[in-house]
Formats: sequence, structure tokens, C-alpha cells
Amino acid sequence: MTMLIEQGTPQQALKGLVEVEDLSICFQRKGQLIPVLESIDFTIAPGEFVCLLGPSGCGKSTILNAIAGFIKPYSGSVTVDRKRIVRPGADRGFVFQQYSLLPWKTTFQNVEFGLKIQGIPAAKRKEIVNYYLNRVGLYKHRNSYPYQLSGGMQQRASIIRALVNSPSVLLMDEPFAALDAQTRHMMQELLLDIWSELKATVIFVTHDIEEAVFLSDRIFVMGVNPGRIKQIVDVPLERPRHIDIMVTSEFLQLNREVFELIREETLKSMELS
Ligand SMILES: Nc1ncnc2c1ncn2[C@@H]1O[C@H](COP(=O)(O)OP(=O)(O)OP(=O)(O)O)[C@@H](O)[C@H]1O
Repeated sequence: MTMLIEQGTPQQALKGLVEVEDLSICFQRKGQLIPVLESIDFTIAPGEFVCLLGPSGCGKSTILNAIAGFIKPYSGSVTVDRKRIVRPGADRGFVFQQYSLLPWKTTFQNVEFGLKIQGIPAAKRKEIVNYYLNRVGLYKHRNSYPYQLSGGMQQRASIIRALVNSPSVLLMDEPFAALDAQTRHMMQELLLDIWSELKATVIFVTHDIEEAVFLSDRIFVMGVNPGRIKQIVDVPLERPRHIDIMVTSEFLQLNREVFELIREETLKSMELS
């Protein structure tokens, strides 16, 4: 289990510095360049948990995709651990909203996939994958195919599929949005549990204010037209966090503060203000 233990060492905790400088992104629409994000600047410390929250279309996924290396900046730069991002890489894991497991592979094979590509020997792959399958309660489903798993199980598999590569940054695009409330809360607690062990940097996109407050060290509240970071809200709630924290006055106060910020931007995006 050495490789697994190494993942939680201070060496790992020093990785995952994300720096975004003067980032602008444009897309082509009907032959015209449309700016989607303008002059975005932020730094995320190694091991930090940050949520991107904002109205639909403000560019949350676009920021995530730029850090993942799926899209290129129009201007400015994105670096992870001081290396400029020009393409996807194993240092960044991605978890999508839609269950993105390969339907013709079993849970084990799906989770193992990235390790295989990296050329990790079969015995080591088995050790790592089984550790994570056990960690999220999927070991007994290791030979099941995605269609035999519930939504929550599929998302647990998607998360550990990203984690087996020991990414220094985990990028999550509304990973729990399609789950029922009960399963979502369980997944949120599980994610915090795993994150507190691995200490990877997490950048998590969500529409859900409660989810953002529950998970984050900081919330980047985004605005529209053009997409930008309107305000950064610190979340000084104690860790470890359990779902009961959601009824405390501190939590509700933060919730309200973020709600007001988002409401203003949502009205703007709907052109109602
Ligand atoms: N490949 C693309 N080509 C053209 N326009 C795009 C492309 N990807 C995103 N956009 C546009 O960029 C803007 C930001 O999209 P993005 O998906 O990043 O927003 P979002 O905040 O994640 O939205 P949502 O919360 O609805 O998922 C939107 O207006 C979207 O239509």
C-alpha cells in the first residue's frame, strides 16, 4: 500500500497551486468572437477547496475547462504548480456532471483506466484500485457494469477514477447535480472525507449555495456579462464538517450572504434588474 500512503504525505500537500492571471476567453458565434470571461485573476493554494458559484452562463465550466486544458485562453495564463497549462494532464483529474463511465467496462476496469494508460503494472493497479473501491464502498460492485449501478454509485466510481492518478488538482463540474438530495448529502460528506486525507486542491462548480458553503474554504461568486469573479467569500466554518452544520446560525448567515450576491447576478442575467 506504499503508493497509497505516499499520496497523503506532505509532499502531496505542497502540490496543487493554481494561478490564473488576466484570463480572457472568447468563443466563436456566427463568425463573431464573443467574450465569455474577461480578466479573471485568482490564486488557489495547494490543498484548498474552492467552489465556483454563479448564474447559468457566467462561465464556471469555462474556467474549469481552461484549468483542465480542454480549451485555450484568448489571453492571459493558467498555471498549475507554476507550469503553464496547454493540454490535459494526469496532474489534473476531472469529474463531470453526467456519469461518464465507459458502459462496456466494469467498475474496476473504469477506475483502472488512467493507471493502465500510464503503464502502471497490473499488480500495482489492482492494489490501488481495490483500495479506492473499498474506500467508497464499491468493492463488491467491482465487476458490475455502469448500467447496474445507481447514480450515486456511478459518481463514486467517477470520483475515484480521477483520484487513482493522484492528481494535485481535482476539477469537479456539478458532480452531484443529478443526484437526489439524500444521496447528494452523503456524497458531499464522503468527498470532504477523502479530500481531508489526500489534500488535493479541489475546484468544484455548483449552482447550489448550501453545497458551496458546506464544502468550501472559499467561494468564488461569479457574475455575468461579461463572466467575472464578483466576490470571494471566505467560509471559516470548522472542519471536519458534518451535514448537521447546515442548521447552525453561522452556516445560515453565510448562506444568506451568498444568496444575496447570487440573486443580484441572477436578476442581471435574466435582465430583470
Ligand atoms: N464551445 C463553446 N462555443 C460557444 N460558446 C460557448 C462554448 N462553451 C460555452 N459557451 C458559452 O459560454 C458561456 C459560458 O458557458 P459556461 O458553460 O462556462 O457557463 P456556466 O456558468 O458553467 O453555465 P451553467 O451553469 O449553465 O452550466 C455561455 O454563454 C455558453 O453558451
